[in-house]
Amino acid sequence: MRRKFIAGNWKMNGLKAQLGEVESIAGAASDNSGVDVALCVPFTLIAPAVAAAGSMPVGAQDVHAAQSGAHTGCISAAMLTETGAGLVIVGHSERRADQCESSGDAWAKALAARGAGLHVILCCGETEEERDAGQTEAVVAEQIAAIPGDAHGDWLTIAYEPRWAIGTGKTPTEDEIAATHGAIRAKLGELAGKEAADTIRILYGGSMNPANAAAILALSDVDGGLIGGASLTAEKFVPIIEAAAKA
Ligand SMILES: O=C[C@H](O)COP(=O)(O)O
Repeated sequence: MRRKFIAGNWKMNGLKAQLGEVESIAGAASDNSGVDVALCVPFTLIAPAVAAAGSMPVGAQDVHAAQSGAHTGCISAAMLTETGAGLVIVGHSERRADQCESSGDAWAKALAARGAGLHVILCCGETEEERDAGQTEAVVAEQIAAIPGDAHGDWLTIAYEPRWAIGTGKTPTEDEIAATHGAIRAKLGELAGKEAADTIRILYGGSMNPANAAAILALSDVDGGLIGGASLTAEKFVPIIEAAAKA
C-alpha cells in the first residue's frame, strides 16, 4: 500500500517573510500523519525552511549532475544535503523548456541526487500539441525510459505533469489522468519489474487545488500531487493535504 505524498513546489517564489507559511504547512503535515508532505523551496530558503519545518522534509527544485567543479551558479547534491534538504525535483518541464534540459540531463541529476541520499521526484509530461496528436503515453515513456532496473519507491517518485495544465487552471479529464498514470505504472514495470514498480509513487501535477484535489487523488494509480501555485499558502495547501488524508 503506497502512502499518499503531497509535495509543494514553490518555484521562484518565497522570501523569509513567507516562512510562517512553512510553519503552518508543517503543522498540518504533523496533524495528518497518514500522508507524506514535503515542500520544495528556492535554494535560498532551504536552510531556514528546514529550521521552520520540524519533521516535514524540505527539498530543492534542481541539482547539478556533477559532484563539484567549474559550474558557475549551480548546486551539487552534497550541498543540498548539507543544507538540510531531503529531496529534489528533477526534469521539471519549466527547466526542460527554460534551460533546454533533456531527459538524459534529468536522469544524470537523479543519479547524483540518489548518490547523495536525496529522494528524487522525476517529472514527465506532454505539451498540448503532443496531447492533441495522441502522443501523451509515448512522450512520457521516453521521459522516464532511463529509469534503471533497481528503481524503487524508497528513493524515486514520478510526477506526471501535463505541461499545458501547469498554472493554467486546466486539467486533463479524470479518465485521462488515470489512463496516463496507469501507462506510467506499466512502463515502470517494464523497466524495474512489477514488484518495484508498485512501490514507486506517481504524483499528478498541474493546477491541482483544494476544489479538484479529492477527485484527482481518488483516481487509480494517483499517489499524490506535486503542487505549484496552491502550495504557496497554508490556506490553499492544507486542504489538499487533508484531501489526501481522506483519499
Ligand atoms: O511543480 C508543480 C507543477 O508545475 C504544478 O504547478 P501548478 O500547481 O501551479 O499548476
